[in-house]
Amino acid sequence: MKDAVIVGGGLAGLSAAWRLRNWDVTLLESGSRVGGRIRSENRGRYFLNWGGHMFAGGKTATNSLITETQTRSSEIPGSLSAVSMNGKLLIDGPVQSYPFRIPMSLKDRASMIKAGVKVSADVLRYANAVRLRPNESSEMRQQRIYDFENDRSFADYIGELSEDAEAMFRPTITRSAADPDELAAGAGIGYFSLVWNIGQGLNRSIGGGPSNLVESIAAPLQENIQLDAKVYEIVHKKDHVVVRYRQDDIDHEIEALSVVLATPATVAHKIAVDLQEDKREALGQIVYGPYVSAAFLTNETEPQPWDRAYGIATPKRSFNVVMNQGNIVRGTESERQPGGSIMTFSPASLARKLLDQDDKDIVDTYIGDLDEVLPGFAGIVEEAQVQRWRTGAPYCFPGRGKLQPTLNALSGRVFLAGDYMGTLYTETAISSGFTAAQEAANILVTARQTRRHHPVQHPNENEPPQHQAGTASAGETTDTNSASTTITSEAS
Ligand SMILES: Cc1cc2nc3c(=O)[nH]c(=O)nc-3n(C[C@H](O)[C@H](O)[C@H](O)COP(=O)(O)OP(=O)(O)OC[C@H]3O[C@@H](n4cnc5c(N)ncnc54)[C@H](O)[C@@H]3O)c2cc1C
Repeated sequence: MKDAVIVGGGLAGLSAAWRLRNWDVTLLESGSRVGGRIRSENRGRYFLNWGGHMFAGGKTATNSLITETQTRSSEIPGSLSAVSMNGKLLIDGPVQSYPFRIPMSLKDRASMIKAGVKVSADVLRYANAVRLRPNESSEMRQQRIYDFENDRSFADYIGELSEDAEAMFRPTITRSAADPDELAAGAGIGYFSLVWNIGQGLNRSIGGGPSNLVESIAAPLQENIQLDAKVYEIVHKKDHVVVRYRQDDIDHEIEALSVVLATPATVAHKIAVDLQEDKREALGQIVYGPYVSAAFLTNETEPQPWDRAYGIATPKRSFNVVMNQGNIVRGTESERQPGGSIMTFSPASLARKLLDQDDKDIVDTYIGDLDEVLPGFAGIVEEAQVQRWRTGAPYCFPGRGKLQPTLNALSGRVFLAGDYMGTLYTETAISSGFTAAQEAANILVTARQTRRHHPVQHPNENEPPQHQAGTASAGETTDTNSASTTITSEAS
């Protein structure tokens, strides 16, 4: 009998495995690598990147994980709010000045300013509503974030926009993986809050590429990780859980005292067959939008006009943002070295147009657009690779807030983790992994204490222990969401 089985080897599952590393755990990952939607690869002094790349700093679970695993990280260098539109590349200056500096008609400018004023006022309201209040748990705050303007779509909220105004707003909204008519108004406003208050949200990068974080977590857990192990059923028994999976065309079964279920919600809904019914139903209602991304290794020998930018919004293109991954490497150099690395990112309807095309067609389309955004780009491409993410990110749709209490409620021995549990992507994945690990550890400590106090079989020993989030045992903190949560190291 294992202490815990962790299903899914993305950031959420790995974070749980990390915090449970002193127990007898096995992590089952269906893919041939860990990391899930984190994926980067080294190319000499650069790295190519296809997945998550901006991480939370400050007092966050991400920062705790980075520190505990001794992963190199730094603030992202360069402008995060550059834009290329109607033939103009703007790298610096306040975003509020963009409508005046991008060539467009008076009608478009007026529409953009009117909408900008409306959103600015609501960004302030949002910032006020979501501020952490004294003595409140992170769950309560998360609920308020979901509930903010959660009864209509962003398209309904913003109303009719001129063509250029709509094009300018789109890259910020669709980062969510949803189009403006799919995303809740409050979530859209939250994105503007994130983009306009640069520095408060996801503003850190991982040295050598995001996969370095994943590898730092996985390296000491190597013996506990099984790849190509696809879980198809998780069933509660009286005093344990059975996890069934398929590996090398053979069916396997593991029994465990607890399970951290860290797959996307769409998978969790299918495999956790006897999860409490309302919880399973809530999982089934989580919606993901797609992303297509591509990574380009370049071989320029001279400085480029985009060197100072990290993120360039690109309205009216086949991607909605260009990420200058080379900039992270460049942040540490005193003299411009040859080469570079660029990532393109197409979410929501942009991704839906590309998902079923051949890689070559996607690369050709991207390079055509990149050459217009970053003049001369087509001549410096050395390598290009595409990645499709059909479940790119879970987004906050109108009504999403109502699911949250059900998802958070504890039941049985299976604990959910994943970015769909909140609104901060990698930070949510990591913090939900930590929380699930704490909940699993509560069960394990209780089971151990029961065994110590009742060495002879007790008639009720097979009953699942009663537990609650935050029920701490000796050596554990009580705040299961705290970034600094510690779990008693009771190795078997
Ligand atoms: C292109 C792109 C850009 C992004 N940019 C950012 C960013 O800049 N900042 C940010 O914070 N976030 C970003 N994100 C989102 C971020 O990557 C995710 O929120 C985060 O990595 C999700 O982690 P997770 O562990 O919840 O899920 P996942 O990474 O999806 O992990 C789930 C794992 O479960 C495995 N699995 C699935 N089914 C089974 C099964 N049946 N049995 C066993 N294993 C299974 C999967 O293979 C996967 O490894 C981006 C995502 C993408 C795709």
